[in-house]
Amino acid sequence: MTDAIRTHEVTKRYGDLTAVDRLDLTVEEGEVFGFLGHNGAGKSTTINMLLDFARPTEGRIEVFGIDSREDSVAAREHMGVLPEGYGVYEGLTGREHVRFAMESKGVGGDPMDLLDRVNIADAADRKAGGYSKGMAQRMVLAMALVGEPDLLVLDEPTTGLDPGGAKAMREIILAENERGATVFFSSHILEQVEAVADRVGIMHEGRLAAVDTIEGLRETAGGGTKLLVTLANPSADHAEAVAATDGVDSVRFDDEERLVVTCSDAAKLDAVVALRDVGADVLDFSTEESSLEDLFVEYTRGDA
Ligand SMILES: Nc1ncnc2c1ncn2[C@@H]1O[C@H](COP(=O)(O)OP(=O)(O)OP(=O)(O)O)[C@@H](O)[C@H]1O
Repeated sequence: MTDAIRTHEVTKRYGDLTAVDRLDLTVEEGEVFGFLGHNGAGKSTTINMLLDFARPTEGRIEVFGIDSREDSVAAREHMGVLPEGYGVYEGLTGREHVRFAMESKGVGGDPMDLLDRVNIADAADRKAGGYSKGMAQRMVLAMALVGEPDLLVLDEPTTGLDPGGAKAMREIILAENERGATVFFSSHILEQVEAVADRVGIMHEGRLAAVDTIEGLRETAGGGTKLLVTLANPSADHAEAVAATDGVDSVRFDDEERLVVTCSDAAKLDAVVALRDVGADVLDFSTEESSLEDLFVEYTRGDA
């Protein structure tokens, strides 16, 4: 199977600054891939090179096996794109925007079907210059969906959307994937990524710090379990006793003075027993899987 995206040792430098550093990234056909990272990590720069808006200083990128620079038109034919900082034509309506996208792609159909899907059918005949940020975002998404692209590239797709809009975005991503599209989207909103992505790549200072399924990241990060313990008499001695238990990775108190313990599955009970042994009065305890947020913090430690 041809990969949807393949970058080969891609580097982008702006003067002394290395925005992307020898990136080798593969997005397989048919997957939803979440591209994560803090502000300035290099996500947009990577996407801009993929779209041939920016030229790699070194390396090359293939989209369905097509070189994104040498044959950028053919590569773009596979893609529907929601770029960062897209522009709208202020004087054109939403319907006209989508019709324009259809004509450019040589696709027939009714623009209203797409505007309906992104929930701005009511505003189809208003000029886009008067749209709110979220409405403009939805309209550009409708344009990206034109012609059932093989690959959707979405740069921070939920920025500017209200909670309802963000949920609709997730549903559209999943529906497009169901139809067979590969989806590559960047975000720093972890819950969004966790909810829809088959795999995630975490960018940190221009490099790919990790790439895996969320489950795989959890395993690699170790301490797959988080134990929350409510004590009647919380004290530093209790935390120390837990920290000294085999299989425990970290111990801290949260804002509610609950003890938060990350540990291997097998160490959970040992931790509770250790607490009882030092006279802690355990009122309650529960376990949680470590969230993608915990992993993200772990992989990007040292960032401001
Ligand atoms: N045209 C440019 N000229 C100079 N530096 C740039 C340019 N574009 C990006 N950079 C720098 O490259 C680095 C990576 O930026 P990039 O926009 O790719 O990050 P990002 O991960 O998309 O961040 P954000 O989440 O804020 O969009 C930053 O330090 C940024 O200042």
